[in-house]
Amino acid sequence: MSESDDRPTGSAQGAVSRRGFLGGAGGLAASGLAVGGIAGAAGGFAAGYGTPAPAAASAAEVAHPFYGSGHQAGIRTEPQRYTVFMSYDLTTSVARDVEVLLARWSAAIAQLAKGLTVGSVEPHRPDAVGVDSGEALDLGPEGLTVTIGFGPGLFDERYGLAARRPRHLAELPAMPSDQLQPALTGGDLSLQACADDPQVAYHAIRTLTRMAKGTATTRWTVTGFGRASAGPTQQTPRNLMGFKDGTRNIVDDADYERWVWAGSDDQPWMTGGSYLVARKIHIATETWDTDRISDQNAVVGRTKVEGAPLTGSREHDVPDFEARDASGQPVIPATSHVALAAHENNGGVKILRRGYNYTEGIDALGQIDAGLLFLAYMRDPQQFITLQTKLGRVDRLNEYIAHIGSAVFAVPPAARQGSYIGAELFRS
Ligand SMILES: C=CC1=C(C)c2cc3[nH]c(cc4nc(cc5[nH]c(cc1n2)c(C)c5CCC(=O)O)C(CCC(=O)O)=C4C)c(C)c3C=C
Ligand SMILES: [Fe+2]
Repeated sequence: MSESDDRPTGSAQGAVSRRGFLGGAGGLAASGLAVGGIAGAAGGFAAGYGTPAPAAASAAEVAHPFYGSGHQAGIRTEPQRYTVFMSYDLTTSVARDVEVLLARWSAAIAQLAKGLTVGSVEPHRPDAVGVDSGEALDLGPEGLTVTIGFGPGLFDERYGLAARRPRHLAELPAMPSDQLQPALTGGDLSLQACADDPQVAYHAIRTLTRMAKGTATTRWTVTGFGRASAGPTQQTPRNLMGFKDGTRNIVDDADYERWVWAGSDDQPWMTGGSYLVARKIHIATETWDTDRISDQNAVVGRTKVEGAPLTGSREHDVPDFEARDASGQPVIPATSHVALAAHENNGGVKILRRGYNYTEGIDALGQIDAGLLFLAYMRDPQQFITLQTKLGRVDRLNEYIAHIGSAVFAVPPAARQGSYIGAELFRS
């Protein structure tokens, strides 16, 4: 499977930017596009907008290609600094409407990922409505990726796609400690927009939501402001508990093949795809902040500043879950978060974590409303169920966290040039 779709380009390699583009002629009727066919929908969006900017070497110009023959960007891509995640309900009963939306979304994402607008910001006709809202006009691509997911509802009786349902796609079962709020669960489609500038991620979701009018409505969303996982060349970031998060994550090709990408047992159109489990997890920061440091370290199973396992001294030391202290107790407590979640203690099961911290101000009691948008990719959601069933029962972290939102999506492979995400689903 080609990985080329995950590799970024900069302007030096020919990427183009929104910068310098001032309201091109015409427009891509975001809400009223006249579509002669699916290909027309995609082509109409893809062609002719934006003006190539002079080459610039800035990090803002990093652009991840949208089209490819492998996996969607935003999974193996080194985590960007910000995210906006949105789950949608389909409101149409016509499969072709969904197909047209996916074609239009795909063409628009390809534009946005290059740092281009999706159409005119300031139309020439004074009575015309701008197609692109313009708030990212002076910003570069900023490493934007938008990853599309399909929820179980896409395969219900409405669209005649039941026979092509991804093999492992089903609503997640209730799990121990769940405190899910119905308004924060489920969805027929999902978009995970990630970028190194928050306004670029926001603009992508705003634009794509606008395009969904008449076909899908928003269901739940989380805006994340700090990544809580690291790629191979990145320093491990910290979650809102102050601990390094993402130290032991999937990095090797072999682990991606074994644990992340859909297998040969899945639908042929899912080849190169994956599954996304999204959980909105509230963290009671006020309570956590009163806990003594020795207890915090025991709850996680690692030291706070260095991030070392309690059996080691450096962040990347391999934890020894068999080690005992003088009284015969495990040095890494058996109910610590890492002891329960580690692959050594779960029959080898791993998941790719790609989460973000979030904060949404204060709650009705004046307490900080914050937590972790847990995003994890895997070959089969059963991997998450196995881990969370165990964590939900006895994880010492549960005293401080609550899973309040949840959804699962099949994530199709990348779109080939000139095509769109999910085309093979509708054609097979
Ligand atoms: C079901 C899977 C997981 C949930 C839900 C989850 C929530 C969660 N995790 C942290 C903080 C940390 N997690 C760490 C490691 C870790 N977590 C999971 C899985 C879930 N976490 C795994 C598989 C691992 C790796 C375990 C290992 O192999 O050692 C760590 C340690 C650093 C690291 O390795 O990343 C921290 C810290 C929070 C705060 C949270 C919910 C709010
Ligand atoms: Fe964790």
